[in-house]
Amino acid sequence: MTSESAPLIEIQNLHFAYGHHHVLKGINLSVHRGQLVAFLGVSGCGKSTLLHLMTGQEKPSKGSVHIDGQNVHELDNEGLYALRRKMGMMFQVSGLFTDLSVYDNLAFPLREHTDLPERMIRDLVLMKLHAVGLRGAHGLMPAELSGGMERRVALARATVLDPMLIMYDEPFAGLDPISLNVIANKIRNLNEALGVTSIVVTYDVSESLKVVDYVYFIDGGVVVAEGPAKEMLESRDPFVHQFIHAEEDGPVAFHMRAHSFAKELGLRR
Ligand SMILES: Nc1ncnc2c1ncn2[C@@H]1O[C@H](COP(=O)(O)OP(=O)(O)OP(=O)(O)O)[C@@H](O)[C@H]1O
Repeated sequence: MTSESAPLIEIQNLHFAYGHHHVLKGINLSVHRGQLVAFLGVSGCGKSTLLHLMTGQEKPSKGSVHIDGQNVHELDNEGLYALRRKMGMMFQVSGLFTDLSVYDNLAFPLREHTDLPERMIRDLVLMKLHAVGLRGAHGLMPAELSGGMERRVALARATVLDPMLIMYDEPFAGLDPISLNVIANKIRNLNEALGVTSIVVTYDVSESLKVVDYVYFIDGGVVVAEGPAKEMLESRDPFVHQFIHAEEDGPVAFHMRAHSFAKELGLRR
């Protein structure tokens, strides 16, 4: 297999625990270059943890994450830093620096990671803001933005260093339907326009299925179903069906695992 045809991301038998809490119990998945992929699962299933393992913020207890042919957890600090430079990230909480203007929020990573002259930084910042329709907002402070605008600025910032991979953690959370649609379409358009690979981590099934190519469903610390987004809508898999149609009954557990209720109420020993 040539390096271009090899998956950009390859995760094998990935295990991770916070203390005794085993969150990931053998995740296997791969993401091909140019794909827009969603990791779907209920709140608390470990989606954000998986992203933290991919960026090297956490170390697995077993298994591996390869990105662009490199084993993330075998890299030294310098290697990890270089790899992270090629990853753009957008989080649910936009993470914008509240004391910097929109312009400086985008200029910051360029000043930090490149030797580009200010003139060129200015052109790049305005170009990236233009791509999300917010060139006119460059002089505003984050507090002056609506939630949807803030998310778009964060989106522009995630692309500012021309990453090969962009990861979005709950990009749709808390947005009104129009802003939500705008963000979903921007994620799709940026994936094409920038020729990047993108991962969207979300519990928002309906929105993500409209724009992504491929979906991994995560439950109980493993991948329980996967497939092209369009096929998932027709899937008869009980997990996928329950999740997509938001049904109360099915294999997706609503209750966090706990001791017997009777025992906790002191009714039985
Ligand atoms: N730093 C931490 N220390 C201990 N437990 C944690 C920590 N971070 C997350 N967890 C636990 O690990 C599990 C997975 O959390 P994670 O945030 O990865 O889930 P998620 O699927 O991204 O959820 P959400 O969609 O609500 O963000 C949860 O049970 C959570 O309580």
